[in-house]
Amino acid sequence: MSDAVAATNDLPIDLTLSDDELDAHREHITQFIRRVVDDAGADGAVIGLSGGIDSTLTAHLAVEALGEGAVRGLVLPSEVNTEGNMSDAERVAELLDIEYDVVDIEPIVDAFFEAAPLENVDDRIGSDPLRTAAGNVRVRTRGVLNYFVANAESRIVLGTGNRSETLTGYFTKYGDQAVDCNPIGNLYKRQVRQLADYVGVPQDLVEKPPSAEMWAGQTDEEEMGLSYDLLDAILVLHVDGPLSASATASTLDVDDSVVARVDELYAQSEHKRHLPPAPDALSL
Ligand SMILES: NC(=O)c1ccc[n+]([C@@H]2O[C@H](COP(=O)([O-])OP(=O)(O)OC[C@H]3O[C@@H](n4cnc5c(N)ncnc54)[C@H](O)[C@@H]3O)[C@@H](O)[C@H]2O)c1
Ligand SMILES: Nc1ncnc2c1ncn2[C@@H]1O[C@H](COP(=O)(O)O)[C@@H](O)[C@H]1O
Ligand SMILES: O=P(O)(O)OP(=O)(O)O
Repeated sequence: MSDAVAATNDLPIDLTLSDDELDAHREHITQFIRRVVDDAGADGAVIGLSGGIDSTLTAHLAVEALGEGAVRGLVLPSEVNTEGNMSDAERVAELLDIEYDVVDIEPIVDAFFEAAPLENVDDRIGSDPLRTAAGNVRVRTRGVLNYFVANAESRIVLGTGNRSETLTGYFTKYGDQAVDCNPIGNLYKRQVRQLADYVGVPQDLVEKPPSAEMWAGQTDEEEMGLSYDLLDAILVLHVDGPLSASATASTLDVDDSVVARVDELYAQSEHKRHLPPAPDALSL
């Protein structure tokens, strides 16, 4: 493991995987990708590349699973994406030697803004709820494009969600999680970084601060209000694990309110982890 990944964890719980465990995850995930593509009778996969660690690792593993000829990348900049992140996304596609296209989504997003029956949009765009709503339009626009290409070319859409995002609902409903599978969905964020490092993802991408880039300057950790290492520890000990909220807080030497915040994220996002509910069938 690189020093950069090792150095970040100063918590009393260590999620670090051994090399044998990393090999096992790598094999398990690549088998999973092959099986999903085979079961769908598809010819390959499409993946949105953002220059972030989740899509970069997923793309690496997809190429290992399917070969570079079967993976197609889509780099879909909007006006809030930085040039650095978009050129990182292109660099990933080039390093992996996969076919990719760059499509500016802003004209599509503009069309939604013009069509939406909302008042004073321009005055309200800088603050919530419109800021998040607008960001979600960008995210969902990418989902539509991913599926357009997948349908037209007999591919599946690879998702890039990890377990930390799933458990906190840190994704856009029917947006970045409008996908056919999540190959890295059983890894906590820290383990994503570790596996990425292990399979040879460039160091600058392993160390890059995670960002949904739904608005300029957004970072995951600032929006969620805690670091991924702390979040992962609370998820492992408490949400996925057996410890009570108070035992988790004292084990991690954090205030009870931090664990309560994670409980709240988990509870509020329950609806995102299920198919849309309907009333029970009535027998009349
Ligand atoms: N991976 C990433 O880094 C990433 C990517 C995209 C979005 N995000 C984050 O995800 C969040 C997306 O915003 P959001 O969660 O407000 O939008 P969302 O559209 O994903 O979810 C909110 C919507 O869910 C529905 N809903 C809410 N409560 C419900 C309930 N109890 N039952 C059924 N439906 C319910 C409503 O339609 C509501 O408008 C933001 O914080 C954004 O930054 C993160
Ligand atoms: N600009 C983007 N181009 C293509 N795909 C993208 C872009 N931004 C995000 N994505 C995809 O969505 C997921 C989740 O994104 P976050 O940056 O974590 O919000 C990402 O892994 C890409 O697959
Ligand atoms: O989903 P990605 O690839 O954009 O990674 P991150 O969430 O770390 O920015």
